Amino acid sequence: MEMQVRDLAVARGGVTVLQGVTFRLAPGRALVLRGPNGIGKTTLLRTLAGLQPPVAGAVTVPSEAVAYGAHADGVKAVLTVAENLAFWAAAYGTHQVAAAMDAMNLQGLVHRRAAHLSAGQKRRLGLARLLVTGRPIWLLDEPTVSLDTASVALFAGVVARHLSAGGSALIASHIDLGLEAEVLDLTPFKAQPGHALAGKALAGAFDEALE
Ligand SMILES: Nc1ncnc2c1ncn2[C@@H]1O[C@H](COP(=O)(O)OP(=O)(O)OP(=O)(O)O)[C@@H](O)[C@H]1O
Repeated sequence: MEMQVRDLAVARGGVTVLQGVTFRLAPGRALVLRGPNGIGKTTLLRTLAGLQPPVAGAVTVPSEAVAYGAHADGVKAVLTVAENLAFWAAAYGTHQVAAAMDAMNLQGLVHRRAAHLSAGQKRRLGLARLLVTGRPIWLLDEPTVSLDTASVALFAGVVARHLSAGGSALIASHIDLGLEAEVLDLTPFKAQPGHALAGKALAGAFDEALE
């Protein structure tokens, strides 16, 4: 499934941070989002994941086609590794727990509660969730944070296999995963200061009218 994004504007805290974002992400391809801290990479990914509405523009794929790997891993602390994966498999209606566990090298941690995992182990569990979703388009926000060199390589292999199987990935990352990927620099899409949400602008006009 190809993701097409046209003239997208996205906002955080009532302020538009990016506008005019336009790109295509074809099956089998990876696209790396670049741009300085605070430009809006997370905000763009959250919008594409359907967690917040865009200010303007269009996205051609439904949020049911995407799996979002956020900063917060979404791991349930009181559940074990196996229980977390089983929970997600039930939520997404899939049966890929064992494969996900193997792929992210979690076999030795199956019965450990997530609360007792190290930061890197927890991150590996969070990334295993992507495989359990069975969804074709992965939106990844700094997926390698807390991972050691071996785990980065492991995850890069997981993404490469996902691409080979016809999936795609949009990745915000400051490090090179060694994947064959195009780069989308968000700097040209930075919204001009003072570009407020339409709703806010309307509210302002209403306030003025009352004065
Ligand atoms: N809850 C919030 N309320 C108001 N502003 C916010 C909120 N969260 C983030 N922002 C601001 O929105 C802008 C975009 O943030 P975002 O997290 O999308 O950037 P980023 O490119 O992912 O940054 P980084 O590379 O540091 O992770 C930043 O200027 C940030 O300070």
